[in-house]
Amino acid sequence: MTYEAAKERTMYYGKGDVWVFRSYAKPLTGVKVIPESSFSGRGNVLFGMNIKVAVKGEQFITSFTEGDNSLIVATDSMKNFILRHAADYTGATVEGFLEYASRSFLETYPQMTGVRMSAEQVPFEEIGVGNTNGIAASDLVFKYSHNESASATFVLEREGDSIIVAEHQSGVMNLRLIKVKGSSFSGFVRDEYTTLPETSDRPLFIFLNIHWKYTEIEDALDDTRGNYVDAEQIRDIAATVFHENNSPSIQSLIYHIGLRMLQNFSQLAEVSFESNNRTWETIALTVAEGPGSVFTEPRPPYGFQGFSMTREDLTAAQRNEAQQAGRV
Ligand SMILES: O=c1[nH]c(=O)c2[nH]c(=O)[nH]c2[nH]1
Repeated sequence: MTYEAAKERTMYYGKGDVWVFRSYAKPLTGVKVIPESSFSGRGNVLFGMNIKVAVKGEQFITSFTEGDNSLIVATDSMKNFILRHAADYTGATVEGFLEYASRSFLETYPQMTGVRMSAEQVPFEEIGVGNTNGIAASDLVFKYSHNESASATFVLEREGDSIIVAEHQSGVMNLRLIKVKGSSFSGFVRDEYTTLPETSDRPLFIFLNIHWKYTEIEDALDDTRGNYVDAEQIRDIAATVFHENNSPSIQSLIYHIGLRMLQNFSQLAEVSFESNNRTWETIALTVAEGPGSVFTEPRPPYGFQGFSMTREDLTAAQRNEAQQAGRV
């Protein structure tokens, strides 16, 4: 077998669903407060993550071909490695933890040449509790949330004697937003395959995964640099743009959410979207009294969109806007 063929082979192993619950992690403080969001930081009294790790290395070949486990770090040990490092982690961000734990794997085990680690943060929300002064957020009891969550992926690789970040991405996953009115969809191709009526007002329900990449990776790791972008802020930008825009399509909506992200956060190099159309089916347009309608869940199949944007898209949009305003 040639070296090239070996290099291209798929070969990795690892552990998924490594649940990490760390109490009293460093509070997250270094975020810029933006007009679209009330988010200004997080106490991190509970810092939860569901982590997946995969390691690679040419030397693992004999574990597959010869049953030779002499270089195998058991995936059970990987789980313990991640959990013990959660105790040593001094940072406040998921990204920082992934970078720290991945780097530690490569520093500890020379047979590993690359580590891919991703996490979905487990969102713990504040909950109000009553006392003689009224209702205030508890600093002891939190609500395990099943709504959207922050996510991140880091790939670290050995390059000569050093360890580099080969890929990184932050995100918010499974955001579900419904806008009851003020969305249209019309003007699309009409031919012998078209049965969908045009609509000037639809109850637009979307599922969104949004990802972003920083120009300087350090900004993702260390909130004390003041440039950390939190998933809650991105969620709130998405909701604000959805609220403000009378969107002609999901395609247009996600483009405008992307522009707003790039506008607010000059530290971001790239943003991307995966959206899913779950527009409710209208059952009754009118109700006995008042302006209501009745809807139900849509039936499959579901449409989707994918879109990525860089800072150049923002520059182009700003140039267009200026031209239209007659300023150029
Ligand atoms: O926002 C939308 N984009 C589409 O491409 C599409 N196609 C469709 O049937 N409904 C919608 N909605």
